Amino acid sequence: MRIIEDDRDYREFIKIIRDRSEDFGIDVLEDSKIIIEHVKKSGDFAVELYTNRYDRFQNNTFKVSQETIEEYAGKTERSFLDALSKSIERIRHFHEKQVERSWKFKDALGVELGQIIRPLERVGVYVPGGKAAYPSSVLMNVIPAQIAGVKEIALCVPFPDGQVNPYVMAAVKAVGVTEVYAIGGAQAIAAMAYGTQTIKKVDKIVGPGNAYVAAAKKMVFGTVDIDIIAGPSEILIAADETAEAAFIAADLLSQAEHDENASSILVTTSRELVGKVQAELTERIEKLSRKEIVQHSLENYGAIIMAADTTEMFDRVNEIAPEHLEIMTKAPERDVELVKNAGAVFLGKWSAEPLGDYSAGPNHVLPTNGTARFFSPLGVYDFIKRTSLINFTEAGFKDIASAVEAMAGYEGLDAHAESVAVRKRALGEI
Ligand SMILES: NC(=O)c1ccc[n+]([C@@H]2O[C@H](COP(=O)([O-])OP(=O)(O)OC[C@H]3O[C@@H](n4cnc5c(N)ncnc54)[C@H](O)[C@@H]3O)[C@@H](O)[C@H]2O)c1
Ligand SMILES: N[C@H](CO)Cc1c[nH]c[nH+]1
Ligand SMILES: [Zn+2]
Repeated sequence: MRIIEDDRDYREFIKIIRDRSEDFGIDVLEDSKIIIEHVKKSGDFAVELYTNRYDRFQNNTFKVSQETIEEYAGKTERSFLDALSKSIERIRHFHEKQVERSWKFKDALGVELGQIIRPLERVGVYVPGGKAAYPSSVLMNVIPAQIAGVKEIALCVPFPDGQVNPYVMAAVKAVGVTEVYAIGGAQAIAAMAYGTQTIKKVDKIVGPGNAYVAAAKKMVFGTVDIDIIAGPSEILIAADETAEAAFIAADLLSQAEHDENASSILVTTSRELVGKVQAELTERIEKLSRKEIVQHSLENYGAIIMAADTTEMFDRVNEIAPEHLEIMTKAPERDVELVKNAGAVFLGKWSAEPLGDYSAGPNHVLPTNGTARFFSPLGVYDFIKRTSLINFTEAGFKDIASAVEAMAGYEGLDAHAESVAVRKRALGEI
């Protein structure tokens, strides 16, 4: 891992990590566009064609039967199902706190104003099924939608060579999703966005995926809503001399193993800690099954950044705006006040980032690549919409009628003004 001591190296590093996931590449963009257009025009026929081409899977239907879900789920161990239940319980509990209720108020003239909250009607969840298959991502995408009150959830997961990860199917069964399609890539996104003979179109598509999936999601945005595009995983640990090097190294490696493009960063005020963390990393990397991926990500997108003091440490944190931020300082509960931008913050040495990936409760779909400056974690609020409520009394109307007429006049919109004037005349005011 590079060590960054001065501002010039720091600026160069920021550019490197920002560039790593912003571009899909022209081939991916073109291919995704062609697939989307084809599915839009030819429906199931095109979905089957691309499923056959990229997943080498042909069937008389891509709708997954309940028996198939049960069959795969039945292959998983009791210990996995117990862990799954524990995670589901905690994720539900956390997300229930996010529920927003409709509200309204009445002013002195009896005018009622408010906001009506309604769930989205139908949502599509994409579950990746190529190289990385995460049952935890099924929970994180489905549970908030269910808590929001979404009635219909369609789930697409590719079956490469006709097979799917049994743990993913056990998670699907555990959360009670029954509408499942064995399709992936841009064809799955297009099928959910535009509908086909088999799949009814959805209102919103959520869930991570590879470059084809992400590019397709961006392209169908507007026809449907989409969630944040979560890029390669990131962790930033802000630590001082009191932190434990072994914990820091273990947590940096936890995100580095996700992806060659993952980014693991330590920002510290302690030189002594740097040596200890480096030694721990060297020893621990050797034992990892995904050693090559980890080495690639640490060499290219990893860094130890030296900070002069706590203020500089959190200036760096806020500029990088990491997906996951761990604070391992003398007073993490005080220092969290300095955090402006981060997807999720983990305080103190017992709040290991992987707790948040699986079972703590908060969502693990988080903004990456600096987008924590303006995006939030996936949550119940992503599956609702708000409608404004306006209910005027005669007295309330009289109170603002002239102001509205004047505004309409200044905007040159006669018909707007007349909508008020016709009522004023009915009241005998003109
Ligand atoms: N951020 C998160 O929370 C999170 C969680 C899980 C996975 N992920 C990410 O999701 C991604 C999963 O990718 P994956 O590939 O394993 O699964 P995937 O399901 O996203 O992609 C597989 C599909 O890609 C399509 N495809 C493959 N090659 C193609 C080609 N040449 N042309 C057109 N389409 C093609 C196929 O249709 C296939 O079904 C990884 O990058 C992983 O890091 C992120
Ligand atoms: N850390 C990932 C998001 O960056 C989520 C995940 C799933 N499984 C393990 N981890
Ligand atoms: Zn993870």
